[in-house]
Amino acid sequence: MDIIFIDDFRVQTRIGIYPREQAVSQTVEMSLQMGVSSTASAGASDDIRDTIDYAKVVERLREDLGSTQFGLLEKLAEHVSTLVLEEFRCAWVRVSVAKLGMMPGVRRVGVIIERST
Ligand SMILES: Nc1nc2c(c(=O)[nH]1)N=C([C@H](O)[C@@H](O)CO)CN2
Repeated sequence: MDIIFIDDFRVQTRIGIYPREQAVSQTVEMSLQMGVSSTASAGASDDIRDTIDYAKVVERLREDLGSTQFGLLEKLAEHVSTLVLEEFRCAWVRVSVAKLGMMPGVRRVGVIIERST
């Protein structure tokens, strides 16, 4: 299996269990690893149509997460993994979502999940 990845993608979304978090968007840092059986065909053809266009994934997620609202990071990660598996041609995905600076002395908190078709 080969992997196409997006690291430390910062996106604005409404996420959190507290009313103050539900009122406004906050920055979430997201990393994705998308497993494909092989990138060899794109490596041979040099054609973007033969692979997952990571720019399209970022664009789609930015658009989607601009209008969603979830309580838990677990739910957000599940939503993202379902979208990626259904809309892009990958068989496996690892999604990491993190909030920044939520607590004194802690840089990032978050979840990492792996899902497959
Ligand atoms: N496992 C989780 N724990 C917590 C979450 C979460 O999404 N998953 N969220 C919160 C609050 O929204 C937090 O971000 C506010 O500091 C607390 N714990």
